[in-house]
Amino acid sequence: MSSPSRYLVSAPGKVILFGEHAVVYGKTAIAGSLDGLRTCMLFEKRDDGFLELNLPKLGLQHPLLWPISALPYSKVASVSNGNDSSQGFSFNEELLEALRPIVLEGNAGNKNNQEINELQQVAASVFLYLYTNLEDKQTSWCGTTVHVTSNLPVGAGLGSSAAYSVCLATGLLLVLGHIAIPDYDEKVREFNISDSSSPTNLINRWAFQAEKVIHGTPSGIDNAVATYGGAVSFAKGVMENVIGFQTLRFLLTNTKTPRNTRTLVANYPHIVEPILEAIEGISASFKEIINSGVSQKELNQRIEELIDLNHNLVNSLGVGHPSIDKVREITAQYSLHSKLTGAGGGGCVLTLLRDDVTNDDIMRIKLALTSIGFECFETKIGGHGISVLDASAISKQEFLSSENIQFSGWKHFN
Ligand SMILES: Nc1ncnc2c1ncn2[C@@H]1O[C@H](COP(=O)(O)OP(=O)(O)O)[C@@H](O)[C@H]1O
Ligand SMILES: C[C@@](O)(CCOP(=O)(O)O)CC(=O)O
Ligand SMILES: [Mg+2]
Repeated sequence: MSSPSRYLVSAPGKVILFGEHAVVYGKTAIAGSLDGLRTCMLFEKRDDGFLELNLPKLGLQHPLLWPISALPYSKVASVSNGNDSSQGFSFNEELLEALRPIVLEGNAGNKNNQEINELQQVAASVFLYLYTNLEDKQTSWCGTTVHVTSNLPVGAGLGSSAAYSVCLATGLLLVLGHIAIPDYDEKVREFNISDSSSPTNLINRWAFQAEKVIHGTPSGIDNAVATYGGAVSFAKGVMENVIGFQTLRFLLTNTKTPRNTRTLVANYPHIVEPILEAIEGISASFKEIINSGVSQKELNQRIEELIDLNHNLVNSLGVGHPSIDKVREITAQYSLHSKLTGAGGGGCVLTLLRDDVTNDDIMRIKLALTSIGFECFETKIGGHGISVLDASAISKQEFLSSENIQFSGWKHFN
């Protein structure tokens, strides 16, 4: 059977319920995938030896284009064949440095002289970093074009960088022949993160490298949630499923205050271990109560206490913002509790919607928030992670015009 000439891949955003920032220092955090908020990529076969990347979501109106032959392969010691976990997984600063001028050359053919900004350069670096590492001379693809669409806000704390990284890692592993489209229509929610032969683990590990290009020092929670999906507790690369999330409803408010995770994680005034330990205690308490059998009312009350505690602790690390305080103030008028989620500094705020909150009140809250320029989402937590599709029959136009990526036949790695 001939290999596909197009692949479609899709990865979800994430929401961190408890433990952001502390998880960078090895503490436990709790997070889940965002079912309805996903990044999607179409990988199209080329035969002219070029790589093309389209980044409309970052405001880049024209494609970036590089000849494959321009990539600095000499900086990659050996190409990982996916079976040897000792190869290819330590971060290659030298390669990233060598890619800097090459990234800019991708803009050379652009006729309207639009310069590529820092964020666009980072996104392009991720693509070339992964391609250079994963290039396999055996591939039948002599070049690829990548189209990206997403309904995830970028730079808002919902893990758009991880969804982008996971999609790129998956697409390139498929295109370059390291993995194949799986047969599974449904994912079995079990993972053994140390099994080096598992395609999912391979995707997760390369996505982690990609997140390093974007964040500098990621904890790995975002790429893990985007890869495996579901709702998990995570510490130092080890994950466990957390059940019971499906009983909880949340409102996400995007304050639209731009921020950048790399800067936020690099700028704590000083890290105070007791604060991190207290945050870890919050994740532990959540795991204890979520399945303790307490009444829904008590569960909600206890979670609200944890939300306030967690918010105040991360706030003391200096990653708050007046726009986040505003959301907390408005939701508090309806006796609801909110916290920053993700890196903070603006971005998104998470509010627990208790069962006793009426739909009318939810409508009023949303109105109050949207009337000052914020955007609200109600979304389910815990859907599929990375999903892939043989897209040979899907045209670029069909892909780009499909807002909610409603294609059927998605496959999942187990
Ligand atoms: N759809 C996308 N297209 C291109 N790059 C993206 C996309 N989504 C995310 N990125 C990359 O991720 C960066 C944002 O990551 P980050 O600051 O971690 O915010 P977050 O992960 O909270 O959205 C962007 O600057 C860009 O490099
Ligand atoms: C602050 C942090 O805990 C989460 C960052 O998430 P986001 O990029 O803001 O979606 C960093 C990390 O875990 O790598
Ligand atoms: Mg991020």
